[in-house]
Amino acid sequence: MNDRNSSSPLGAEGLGIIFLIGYMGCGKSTKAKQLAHRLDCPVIDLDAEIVSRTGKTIAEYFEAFGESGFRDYESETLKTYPYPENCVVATGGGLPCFFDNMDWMNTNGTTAYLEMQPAQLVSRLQNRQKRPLIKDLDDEQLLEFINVKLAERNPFYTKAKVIVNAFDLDAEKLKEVIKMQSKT
Ligand SMILES: Nc1ncnc2c1ncn2[C@@H]1O[C@H](COP(=O)(O)OP(=O)(O)O)[C@@H](O)[C@H]1O
Ligand SMILES: O=C(O)C1=C[C@@H](OP(=O)(O)O)[C@@H](O)[C@H](O)C1
Ligand SMILES: [Mg+2]
Repeated sequence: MNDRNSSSPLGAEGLGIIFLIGYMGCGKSTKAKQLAHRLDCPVIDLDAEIVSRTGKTIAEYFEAFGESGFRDYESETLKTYPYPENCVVATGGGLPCFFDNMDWMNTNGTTAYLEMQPAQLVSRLQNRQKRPLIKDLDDEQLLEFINVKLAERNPFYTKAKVIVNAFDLDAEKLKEVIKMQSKT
């Protein structure tokens, strides 16, 4: 599930741990794989890690322990994962907005916020069954939900070291933006 087999001596071009953050559907899981491939380093998806540790899907975990149980486990997973020196990490969309997770990531690596407009997020979130917070919403309700939630979450997301428009973003451009902006 998590590809930790890379053995490049350079790994992530010495960029350390890169945490991709942003709203559900902005492409964190997809882009993390592409970026790690480009950097020849391991990729870790924290939602996939939770599924692997617990044997439950994210939807089943929410069902069993509620959102607050999920947030506790998510934070523990973030902080206990044995990260290699250089890697790309896809976080869950809510992770930066609970406890001190955002500060922890900023202390331990480079955070990159994949920013995307609400209407674009709706179009990316046509398959919602895996995402318990939005699974029962139609498109109109989802747009309203995203508008409200993004306003709450943006103060956390915008603490990222790197902020990039995620629409039409390819992995090469993401790599260059992270290299440039993380130096400033
Ligand atoms: N560049 C892209 N163009 C179109 N659809 C995409 C693109 N990148 C990802 N998707 C799709 O958007 C959805 C959300 O992507 P995902 O990587 O799971 O986002 P996140 O992890 O941020 O929730 C998925 O259905 C994925 O296949
Ligand atoms: O935004 C959120 O609160 C969540 C995002 C999901 O991850 P993705 O952002 O990868 O969909 C997953 O962690 C869970 O369903 C909760
Ligand atoms: Mg994801």
